[in-house]
Amino acid sequence: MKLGRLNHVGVATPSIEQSLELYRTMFNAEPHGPAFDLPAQGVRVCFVDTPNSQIELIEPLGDHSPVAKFLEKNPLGGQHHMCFEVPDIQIAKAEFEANGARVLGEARIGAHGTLVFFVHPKDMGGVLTEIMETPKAAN
Ligand SMILES: CC[C@@H](C(=O)O)C(=O)SCCNC(=O)CCNC(=O)[C@H](O)C(C)(C)COP(=O)(O)OP(=O)(O)OC[C@H]1O[C@@H](n2cnc3c(N)ncnc32)[C@H](O)[C@@H]1OP(=O)(O)O
Ligand SMILES: [Co+2]
Repeated sequence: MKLGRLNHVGVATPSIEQSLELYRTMFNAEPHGPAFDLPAQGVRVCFVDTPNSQIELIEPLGDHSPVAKFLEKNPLGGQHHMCFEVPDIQIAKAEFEANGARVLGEARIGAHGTLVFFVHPKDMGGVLTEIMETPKAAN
């Protein structure tokens, strides 16, 4: 499998609004669009564009958010995951598994509307890694 483009860096935050204020002040940056809820993923999301990628601000949503425990340990928030694109999600999943990495659950629809899965940080040098199928129009 060929490693694709860095789609986004996920940044966990207790407050998307406060984080946006920080990006405005420090970088004169505005959000790509309004924040939105992804209940199936247990997060509220907002993107900030960079010239070559995106920052994905993620705030916990609901009682079982995967970000809640991270924020307990890191109350200010912090870098949570990196997301790389691949051309075919099922081939990528099979290859990670064949290499002995723990894929966390099944592939599911992510914030960009294509399938994503996560690889356990302990099998990726301490980095929670999201793998995302490249949107068809971008191929
Ligand atoms: C917006 C949708 C989507 C998109 O399309 O972009 C998203 O990005 S959603 C993002 C949120 N979703 C997820 O994170 C799903 C995958 N995550 C998980 O399944 C779990 O959070 C986890 C990674 C398996 C962690 O398990 P958990 O039980 O929650 O926490 P622990 O504290 O027990 O963690 C075990 C171990 O791993 C270390 N850890 C946890 N999170 C991270 C992290 N983000 N980066 C690096 N390391 C992490 C944690 O510190 C523990 O290590 P030890 O303390 O050494 O045991
Ligand atoms: Co993400």
